[in-house]
Amino acid sequence: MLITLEGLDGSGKTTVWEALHDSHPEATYTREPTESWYGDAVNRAIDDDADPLATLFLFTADHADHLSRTIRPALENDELVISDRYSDSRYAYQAAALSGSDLTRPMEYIRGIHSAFTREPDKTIYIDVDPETAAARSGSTNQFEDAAFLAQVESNYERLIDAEPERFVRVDGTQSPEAVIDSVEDIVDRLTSEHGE
Ligand SMILES: Nc1ncnc2c1ncn2[C@@H]1O[C@H](COP(=O)(O)OP(=O)(O)OP(=O)(O)O)[C@@H](O)[C@H]1O
Ligand SMILES: Cc1cn([C@H]2C[C@H](O)[C@@H](COP(=O)(O)O)O2)c(=O)[nH]c1=O
Repeated sequence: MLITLEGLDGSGKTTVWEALHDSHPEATYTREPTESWYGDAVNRAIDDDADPLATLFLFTADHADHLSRTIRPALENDELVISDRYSDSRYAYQAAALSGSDLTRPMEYIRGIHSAFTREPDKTIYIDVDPETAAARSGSTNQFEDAAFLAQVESNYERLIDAEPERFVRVDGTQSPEAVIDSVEDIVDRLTSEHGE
């Protein structure tokens, strides 16, 4: 089973993902951008404010490598896989970065590229914080960590949730870290017992 954690920068995904290592040590933990040279290239593109279309394709290359090297082998081995960010980050962030470009429907374009090869998550836990809280917590250190940009990203996540409400579980990320971790652990416990893991 593939569970993904999604949300704005600073929503608390990594805090939760790290806590899950203790409560669910049996899972395979992974993330995007990955810790590979593809991930390094993505991080360099973010730091350099690279062209948004070029950045999309670097993120997509990282995702293809992530699928073939980590995600598909672990799922074929019937493992629980928990990823800190995954394809929805691309649909939400790069669609916002490409709004105003020559692409008339950026999110549909990005989803179209992915649909040929990706593996959809079984469940996505969306840690919900407002863009101002997200920008303040993340420290506004890169081009994406800006409240106005994150407001566009948030509205893209809401579109994704509206389109597939059965896949997403929303958790209030403005609660204390302990309460957010408890909520996510309860969700993962329920999903793994339903799935027989
Ligand atoms: N529920 C919370 N309440 C207050 N602060 C929090 C909460 N969860 C995390 N934080 C703090 O917010 C900051 C960002 O948290 P974290 O790295 O987990 O977020 P993230 O969603 O992984 O961010 P990014 O996507 O930018 O990597 C950290 O300083 C963390 O300690
Ligand atoms: C996977 C992915 C990430 N991003 C953005 C979101 C963050 O601002 C950075 C790095 O992610 P991290 O969780 O802070 O390590 O990259 C993106 O724009 N598109 C993506 O697909």
